[in-house]
Amino acid sequence: MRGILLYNPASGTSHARRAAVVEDVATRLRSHGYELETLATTHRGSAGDQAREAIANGAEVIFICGGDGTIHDALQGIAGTTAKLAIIPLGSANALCRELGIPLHPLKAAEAYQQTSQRDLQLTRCKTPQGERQFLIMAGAGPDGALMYRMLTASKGKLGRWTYAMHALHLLLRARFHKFQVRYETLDGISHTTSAISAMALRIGNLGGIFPGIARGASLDNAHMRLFLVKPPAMLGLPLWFLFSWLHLDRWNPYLQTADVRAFHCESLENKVYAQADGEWIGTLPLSAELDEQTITLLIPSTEAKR
Ligand SMILES: Nc1ncnc2c1ncn2[C@@H]1O[C@H](COP(=O)(O)OP(=O)(O)OP(=O)(O)O)[C@@H](O)[C@H]1O
Repeated sequence: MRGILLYNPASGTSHARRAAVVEDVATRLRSHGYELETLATTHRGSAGDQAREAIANGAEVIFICGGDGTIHDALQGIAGTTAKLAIIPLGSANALCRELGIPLHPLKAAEAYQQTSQRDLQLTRCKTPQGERQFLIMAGAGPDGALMYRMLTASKGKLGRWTYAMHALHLLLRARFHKFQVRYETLDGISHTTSAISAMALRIGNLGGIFPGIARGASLDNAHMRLFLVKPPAMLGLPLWFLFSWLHLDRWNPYLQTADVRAFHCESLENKVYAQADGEWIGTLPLSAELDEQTITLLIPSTEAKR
């Protein structure tokens, strides 16, 4: 199969050995028969254009060697084409790899791609005044959007995904999160309108790191998203979300409302509220997100290899 191996030179934590690891990964994949050209991303968002150009030139598979952000970038170029997406984890959180059971060590993942199966995933799309995107794992507004906005300029240094925790704590103590309006339709067709300080729709059940349980109940197997709405005040609602999730007591949390939805809309008339998709800052409210008709085909490596 012909394609490219697109890697993010800025992802994860150990940048020094990055080039050598990527070369080893490429060598291993080529030994399995993949005809791959190795390309580095050039800036935030470049993976979409690079994938699009490679596909126009005949690429059948786009291997992404990076984290969830680079996968999200590349998705913008792959969606709507017949090219396949394959992932080698080289990010900080690697949430999608965890969900798909792809080995978390890049060389083990490369080894596992000797035998593959294909999985079609229904795409989800979201829209803000700043543009339209496809996403795979989540979209939301409120503290998560503010955190991703803040991470645009933050260095992850050696702490990797724990940097998110530091910045999240800082935001919780310093920022004022205003409530905004959320409209959604549950699977039984009933429309709901409510207010929240955080609205997060998830498609995977484990975000890893400091957020292991907060997405419980979400799954890529479902043809819907699980929407988590946190009630004000943020100083109470957000810590309780973490605490109740950690204790597996989510359903008893009076500050949390969950719903299975195919679409939702967030709007704030008075305040600037940030939005994110797949952990990337995407703009400000209003945010609309919905399941798409389109699917994307993922190449999933053999699960024989141990993580
Ligand atoms: N060449 C580049 N230079 C700077 N930033 C880049 C480059 N290529 C991609 N990016 C951006 O770097 C950010 C982080 O990328 P990525 O998700 O691959 O790594 P990560 O954040 O360490 O992993 P994860 O998202 O799994 O936690 C993303 O916003 C992506 O758009």
